[in-house]
Amino acid sequence: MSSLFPILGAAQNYAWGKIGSQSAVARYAHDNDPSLSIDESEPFAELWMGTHPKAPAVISNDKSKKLSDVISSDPEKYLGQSVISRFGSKTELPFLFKVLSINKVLSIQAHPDKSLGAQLHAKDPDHYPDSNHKPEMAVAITDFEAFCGFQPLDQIDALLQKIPEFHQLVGADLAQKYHVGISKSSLSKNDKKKLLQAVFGQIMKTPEDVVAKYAANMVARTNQQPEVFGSVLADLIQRLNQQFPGDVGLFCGCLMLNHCFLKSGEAMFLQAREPHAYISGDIMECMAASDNVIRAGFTPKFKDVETLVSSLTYSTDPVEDQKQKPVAFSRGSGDAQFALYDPPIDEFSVLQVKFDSKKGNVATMKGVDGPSIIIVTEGSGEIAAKDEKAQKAETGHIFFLAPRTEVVMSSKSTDAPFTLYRAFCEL
Ligand SMILES: NNC(=O)[C@@H](O)[C@H](O)[C@H](O)COP(=O)(O)O
Ligand SMILES: [Zn+2]
Repeated sequence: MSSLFPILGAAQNYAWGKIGSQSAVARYAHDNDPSLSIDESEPFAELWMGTHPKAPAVISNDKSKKLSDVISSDPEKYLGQSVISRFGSKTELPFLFKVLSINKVLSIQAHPDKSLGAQLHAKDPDHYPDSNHKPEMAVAITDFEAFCGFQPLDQIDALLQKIPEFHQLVGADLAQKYHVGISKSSLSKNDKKKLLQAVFGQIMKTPEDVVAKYAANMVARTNQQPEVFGSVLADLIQRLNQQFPGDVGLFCGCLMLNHCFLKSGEAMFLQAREPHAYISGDIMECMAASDNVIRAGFTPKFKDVETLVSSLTYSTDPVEDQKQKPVAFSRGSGDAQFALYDPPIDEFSVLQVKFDSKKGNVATMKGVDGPSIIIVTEGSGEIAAKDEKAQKAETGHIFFLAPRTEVVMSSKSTDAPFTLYRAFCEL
């Protein structure tokens, strides 16, 4: 088997995905495997590209063979010794690479760190299929909207003081305790986090029918007194109430989490145990190899409120601190721009390669000492492992690249810039 070969990803039809060919996931999956028909009434939410057993990638010209089968045939060649020693597997990639195409808000969720992942998997393997952690990074393909992390304590307090339904749901005593406590210099950072946890927990543990009553009143207020919320928040509450009427996410998401917007090419990194929910747009997403999701709102899926409330870090970092700024990729050269998103974990980094068709059409990437998955998200061209035959590389095409393989890319695009994303693990 060559060091660079085409693979097929696997689509997930979660309810929040964009519908039919409006979804980048459906378009990429079909472009990569024309035998796949797109049901125009179906949501296409995620395209998985990795070895995770829930939806393993297979070899394009032999769908009976999984990527993990090829890797296990020669782990040294396909993973490299450093990755095998660090992660202990001779068949699995340490990361899972995805395309998400988001029509409706995802669940208010967080992911476990390693110790909690192992505990949850041991206790409830049906809902927590992996014993691994799941830190993740989103890179915006289109403009992207999300909740990420808790708002600063005083911003939550301001909303608590001026939105009656929020104040009533939390309760006057706790709202007052929170209001006084967060501005007390004598109170430790940790004690202030406990106040935030008490407010969040109070909301999350209120019976759904009681939440729905307060939510209906709050939505009515966004129409009657939008100035109480400001236009952006009033619109957000109305929009998400359309998707999940009366849901607790209207309080714990809209009023407590940072509402952030990423332009195409911007990225954000979410450590384990940080609350988030993606709202709209198309993204590349990369994560440690795990499907462990602790959910609590905006979802028909299994919710684990107790675990979510007890496991969050309750840090309140501004969105800017969670953005993953791209840096130069010194091993890229030629007529493309290279943007490296390199989060502070070992499992993965993500590289965006974008040709500037005015400049020319050839670029090279020197090898990295670990495995890679590459997907073409725009335009068309060719790709070749150095000294090997060039392969067609069109929108939706996905490739596995073995460690230490130099790659030459050439753009054939005249209009949309030939664009590729590469996830890789290098220690
Ligand atoms: N933040 N994004 C992720 O964690 C994705 O990788 C997950 O697969 C989705 O969150 C799953 O979302 P639902 O559980 O269907 O609401
Ligand atoms: Zn997530």
